[in-house]
Amino acid sequence: MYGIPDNLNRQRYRDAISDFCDALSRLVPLPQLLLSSSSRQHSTQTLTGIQQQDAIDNKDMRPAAHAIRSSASTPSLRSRDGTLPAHMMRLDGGGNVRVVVRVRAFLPREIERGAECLISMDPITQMTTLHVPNDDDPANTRAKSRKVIEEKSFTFDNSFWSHNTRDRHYAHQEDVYNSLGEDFLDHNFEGYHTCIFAYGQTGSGKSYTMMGTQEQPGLIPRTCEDLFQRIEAAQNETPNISYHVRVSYFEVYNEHVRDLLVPIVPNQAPYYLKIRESPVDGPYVKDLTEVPVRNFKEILRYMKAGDASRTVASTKMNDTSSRSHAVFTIMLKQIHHDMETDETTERSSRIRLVDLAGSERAKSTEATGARLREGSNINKSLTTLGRVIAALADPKSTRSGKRSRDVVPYRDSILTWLLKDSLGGNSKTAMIACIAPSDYEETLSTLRYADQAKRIRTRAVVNQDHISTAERDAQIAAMAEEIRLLQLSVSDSRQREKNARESEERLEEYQNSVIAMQRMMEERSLVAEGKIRSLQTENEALRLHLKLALDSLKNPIPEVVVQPRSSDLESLDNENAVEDVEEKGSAGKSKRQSPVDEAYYDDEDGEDDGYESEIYEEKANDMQDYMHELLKDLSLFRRKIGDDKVRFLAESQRSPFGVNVNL
Ligand SMILES: Nc1ncnc2c1ncn2[C@@H]1O[C@H](COP(=O)(O)OP(=O)(O)OP(=O)(O)O)[C@@H](O)[C@H]1O
Repeated sequence: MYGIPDNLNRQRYRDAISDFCDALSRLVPLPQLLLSSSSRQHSTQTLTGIQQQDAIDNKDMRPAAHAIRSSASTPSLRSRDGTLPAHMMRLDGGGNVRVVVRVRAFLPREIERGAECLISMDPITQMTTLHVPNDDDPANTRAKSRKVIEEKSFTFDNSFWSHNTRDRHYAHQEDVYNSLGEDFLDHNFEGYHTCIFAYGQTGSGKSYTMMGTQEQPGLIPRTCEDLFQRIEAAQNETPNISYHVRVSYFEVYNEHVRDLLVPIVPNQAPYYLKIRESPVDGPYVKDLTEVPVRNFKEILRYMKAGDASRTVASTKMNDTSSRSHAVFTIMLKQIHHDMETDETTERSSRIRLVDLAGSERAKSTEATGARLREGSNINKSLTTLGRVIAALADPKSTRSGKRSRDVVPYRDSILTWLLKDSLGGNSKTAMIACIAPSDYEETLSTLRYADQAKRIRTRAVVNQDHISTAERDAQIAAMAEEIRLLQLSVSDSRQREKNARESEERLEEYQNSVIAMQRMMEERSLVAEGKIRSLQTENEALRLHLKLALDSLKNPIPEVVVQPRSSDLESLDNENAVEDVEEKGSAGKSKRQSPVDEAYYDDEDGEDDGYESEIYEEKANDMQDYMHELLKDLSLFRRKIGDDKVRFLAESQRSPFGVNVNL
């Protein structure tokens, strides 16, 4: 219904296989046997001979050379046609946070100091191994002071090898998007909220993975592009579905929320936004700009504008270090209008793409003053994120009940409070753990974080509503009345200036209602647009049908008499020489007398011509009248919808959408 039947089928197919695997795992006494057998089977099916050799080589992980020869991440293994290895499918369908890890290339300063790569990745098991550093690298002296320093291995949903471009398994930006972003966009079209966040130490490649560069766009621009490509394709297929996209972009800097879509005014202190919590939608940023976007170009413009106003600074670890957590959110609404029942079905989903600031050690960054304060705030929120992840990964805290809710310290930092829903609620969530290739201590901490996040289960639901036109009208009317009453009480309480707090609360309630009503009216005009599109398509079809009908009535196509070719007659003559001599005369006669020919010749003679054409003329006129009536009805209906639209647009211009009402 929503223009992505392939994706829905793919999802259904995955779900079915996932169920099957679950059932199978219950039958198998040792579930590990099932997993290992499936991955074995997968490896033989998918890997080429060279890839298998790579995998075998990989067992011997410590060659003498600088960089460890590592098999690559394997985006190709996670095929796009839905044939996932069974163990991955279980994770995919089961609501666990999906966790992938990506290792970046050496930076010039790492090459200069002769750093060694401590990471290897196995393309079959998706295992990432962190090796013990040698004594030469000064960056790892802290690691050497640990009591226990040993090789550690972790298995993730994907291990993306982006260390050496020459490696055949190198994971490009496109591979990361194809393995993760594409699937998550499928979920959004199905009506699920999603969240992908990049975590890792400073300079490990989070911004590169999420935003990328002009030449190598990352997950955010690719998601935007794919989103609008899909919308365009679906709209061509089914005109009665309207798609509405809004976007917001904010950063959490020093425990304050700043709107990145509001331009910075020079010489003015930045304006920070407040956080509120609604019982239905959870925590949200009050007065955050949400702009409607109609195409990829527009969304890209907002993305770039927001990105340009992010707080970035140069540190010793990264020339362009993000000093804030950035949250880019896309709200997608799909409205399907059923012309027969006059009912609308709405699916709303939210895509959250989060580029976290990097964890950092003050000693490594050599930060002082403002940078040091930023660093400690970043670490504080990341530590809280760690505690939230630990609490959510703990099976005790996932049980429902008051105590369990208290256990998760969402409110201890702005970041975790805002991501509450994405981390432990209604969302399908993925974590991209970015790691540098040569830092034992920091990488181990990131991998442990990521390993813990694997155990978090979220409870995503499809956000879908059915509503009839009458219900929608009633809702708008009720809302208008509510707004009127609130308006009265706001001015009343203002006049009396009695209770400032109460007045503010009422004002906020009023603003929220106005915004909700604006959205509802905007959606109504979208439905009207969908109706117009459907009627236009129907109108065109009727026009064509009418034209064809009139053409065929006015110019009936005469039946063609197929005359045998002379060569055919000759061969027939030779074969049936004797009979032919006798029958030739009568054949000529019967040809002249066949019913088809009769009509043809009758026409030629002009007999009955006047009578036949009168009937055709009469039928054509009747049909034309009927069609004219239909077209008249249609244009009346169209005009009515057009009027409605003009009215709604006029209403909306009085208080434009996407701009928050500040009274
Ligand atoms: N996969 C990759 N391929 C090539 N270069 C990369 C890759 N990942 C990161 N880099 C480079 O590494 C440097 C640091 O990356 P980036 O700025 O993305 O790190 P970060 O984790 O966002 O850091 P911070 O937390 O300080 O903002 C950049 O110069 C970036 O271009």
